[in-house]
Amino acid sequence: MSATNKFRPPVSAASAGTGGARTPQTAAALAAQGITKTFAGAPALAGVDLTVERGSIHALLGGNGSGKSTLIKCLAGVYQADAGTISVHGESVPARQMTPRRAREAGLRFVHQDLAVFDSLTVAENFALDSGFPTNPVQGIRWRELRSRADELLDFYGISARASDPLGSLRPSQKTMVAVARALADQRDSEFILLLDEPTASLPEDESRELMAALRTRADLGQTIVLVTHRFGEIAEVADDVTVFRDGSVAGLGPVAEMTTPVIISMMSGTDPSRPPAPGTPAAGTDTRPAAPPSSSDATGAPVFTGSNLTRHPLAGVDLTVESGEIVGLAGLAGSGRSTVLRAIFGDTSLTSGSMTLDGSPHTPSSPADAIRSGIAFVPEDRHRDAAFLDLAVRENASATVIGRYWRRLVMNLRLERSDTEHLITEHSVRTDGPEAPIGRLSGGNQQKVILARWLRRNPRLLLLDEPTQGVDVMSRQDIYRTLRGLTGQGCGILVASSDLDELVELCDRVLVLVDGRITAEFSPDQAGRGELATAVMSAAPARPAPHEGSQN
Ligand SMILES: Nc1ncnc2c1ncn2[C@@H]1O[C@H](COP(=O)(O)OP(=O)(O)OP(=O)(O)O)[C@@H](O)[C@H]1O
Repeated sequence: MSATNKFRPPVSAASAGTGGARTPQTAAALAAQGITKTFAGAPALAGVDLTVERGSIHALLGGNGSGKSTLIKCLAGVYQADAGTISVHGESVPARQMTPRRAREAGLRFVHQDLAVFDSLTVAENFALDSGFPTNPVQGIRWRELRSRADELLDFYGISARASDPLGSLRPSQKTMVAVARALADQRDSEFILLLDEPTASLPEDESRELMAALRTRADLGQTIVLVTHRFGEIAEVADDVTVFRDGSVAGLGPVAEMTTPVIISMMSGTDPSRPPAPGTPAAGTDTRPAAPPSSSDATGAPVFTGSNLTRHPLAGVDLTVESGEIVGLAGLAGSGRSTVLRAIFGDTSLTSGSMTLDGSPHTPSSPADAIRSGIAFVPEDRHRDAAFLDLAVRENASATVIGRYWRRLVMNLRLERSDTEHLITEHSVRTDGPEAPIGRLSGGNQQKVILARWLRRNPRLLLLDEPTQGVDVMSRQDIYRTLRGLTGQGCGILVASSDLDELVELCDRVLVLVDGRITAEFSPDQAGRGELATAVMSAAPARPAPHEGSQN
């Protein structure tokens, strides 16, 4: 424990800021040159250059496995690059000598997807975990000082919470901002560079917006920010510049105004990276997605699943039906009960009342294994906690749901399992060294594809999906949507919960809106678009709960 608490807001961030105006005459805040990184002979980065201007938000985009996170980790000193130079405010370090300590001393600050914050601790304690608790030899920890400094920091970063609030009582975007404030706590004059790796991957739309607005405010006050994202809408909203990665190299870069969605996609996919934007091409974030796959509504038929009066906190009596060949969406804010519906159907949580049927027979699963035997598959939201065996090979992860297929008279047919996995890797465009690579070494989006593919192999009767494409790049999403359509063509019913409203509109035959555990509206994307759906989800939102009063001693 340190005798002094270091965290405090920058003293003159506002005066150091550009107020939104760029200062091109100043040197780049961050310049990485010729960064190369190879894993077991496979290049992850092949001579990447990145230049980030002071006080700007610089977005890094690219397909799954294109090298974005590897670059962030090389900058952080988590990985040592094989070659290249990293310069921060003009001070250069050979990239192979970068360590977490040197990165920190240089002023690089990172907020990873796993925020490393603790719900059970107060906001002030979360701050102090990084900067140390203020102490004196007689009284021990000086709680009053800790809280007042934390309150100062919260105020400075515009986070509407108090130092004594348990972190768990904050909304997701506020938690991310606490992680941001903690990372920047000891900076002065906005000289640090903040790097965020997919901060919104698991945030619902309203929360993402709030976080992006907060980051834009920081950048307008002079904060330099690097942002990894798959969400094109965010880029148009907040970024100044964009660098696009493909296969470990920079495929293109430019100011956000020039980086339209078609241009970015062509750079990501390598179809025509040098193509200039056509006149009138919409800016990034505009909906220019490829045409949706044909609706499966013609193929819908008898109910696969019915749920009546499903009740279990927060569900307060949900009725729903999924027909054969139908994709039904569940939209709602965090806490509305979307995931609970899926978990109850999967036997992962029990109902306090209500009834369910599967293909006309009562469905009363006592466990997930029970539900799987009945023909139900579930892709959960938290891949690391609930789905992926990170130390096991892609092959083992991919066959976990169909392992019985490979055992014959106590002998495992490894060759067949391997060749099936190779086929699956190709079919789902998984970027990996092969079936034997540990899944934990794949990029986040590629892990998600393997988890999804694993369940699709069972040809389920009812497929439950919770945030199925989080972290998946825009091109692979289209492949996944096509695969799901293929499944419905075989009579499978699909229930998908997603905070991505574009996804629901594009993919679903019907979308149900959940508010406070009740279905308050039903949409057919044929008749109502994203705007109407967003209005139903947002306007029905209850007033935001104030963070709880904490009970800090
Ligand atoms: N520790 C590691 N060992 C072996 N290979 C790795 C390791 N970390 C990353 N890779 C490989 O490096 C490549 C780039 O991965 P990276 O995580 O940087 O991609 P990304 O652009 O961040 O992808 P995503 O959008 O899916 O998060 C991938 O092929 C990945 O499998």
